[in-house]
Amino acid sequence: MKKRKVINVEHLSKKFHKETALKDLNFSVHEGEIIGFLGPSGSGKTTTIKILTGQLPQTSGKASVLGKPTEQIDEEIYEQVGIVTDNSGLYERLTVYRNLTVFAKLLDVEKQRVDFLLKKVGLYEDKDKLASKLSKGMKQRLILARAMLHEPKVLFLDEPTSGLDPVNSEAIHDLLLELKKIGTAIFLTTHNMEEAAKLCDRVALLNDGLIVENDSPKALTLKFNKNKQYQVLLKNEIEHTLPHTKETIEKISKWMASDELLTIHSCEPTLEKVFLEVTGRELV
Ligand SMILES: Nc1ncnc2c1ncn2[C@@H]1O[C@H](COP(=O)(O)OP(=O)(O)OP(=O)(O)O)[C@@H](O)[C@H]1O
Repeated sequence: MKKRKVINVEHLSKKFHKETALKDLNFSVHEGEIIGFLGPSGSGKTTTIKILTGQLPQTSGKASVLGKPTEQIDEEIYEQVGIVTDNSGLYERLTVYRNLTVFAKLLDVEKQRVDFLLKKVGLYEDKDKLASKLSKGMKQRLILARAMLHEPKVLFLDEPTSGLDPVNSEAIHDLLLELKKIGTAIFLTTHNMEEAAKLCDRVALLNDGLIVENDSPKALTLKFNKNKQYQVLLKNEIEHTLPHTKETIEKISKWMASDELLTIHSCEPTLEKVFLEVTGRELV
């Protein structure tokens, strides 16, 4: 079955006074797809989310979410869209639990899902705490749970796991993959290469408001794998980094035949290295 396009962006640009934040962005996202926007600070990631969620008008170009042009996006779309940005306010004077049940009622979501999500994001034990008393990471997890409450068709996440510890990040990743399975399209921004490589079907590398590459993490690392090399560890604990040549293949065959080989890896560049190669800039 053909997957529905849920985000479509054509020639999108954004200027703030004289400064151009986004230049001619073009991309689309289908249901069940996770796309990651990767770029250094100031490259335009948050601006893209703000335009796509109707919080900021574009200067030129077209964009639509669930078929609705961004200029026409209003509260109604939030029944089908989840958003997590650093300005996604919580009700500070309500408990963790009430923060979710208020929305659950509005969105016609059963209480069981509130419990399920609180357990998943590791906040079940803290459900009676006031939101104002939570740590930054706890607040972030609560905002994430709230955005996932109604199993949105599209989920926008600005740096979803920044500042979270590995266990909580992993739990969030699991939740995102579960939503993907039921068809949610996820647009996330991140500085975290491992996160992008693990979660994203596609990553768009953003530099100075331009998408310079847009492909699967695997395809990108293979495309930029110019100096093909193998890393070999022998049983005598000697490590070799060898070029991709006929001689290397003969050597490896010999080690295998004499049972001397312990591990072998090909050395594709990381997404971080790809980014550096494409833009000449570090990601952070
Ligand atoms: N409200 C605004 N007024 C003026 N300039 C802005 C405004 N919002 C963003 N910009 C500029 O637009 C550019 C892109 O900013 P944006 O916040 O989208 O970057 P980002 O990639 O999300 O960065 P970070 O990773 O630090 O969050 C920056 O140069 C920023 O200074």
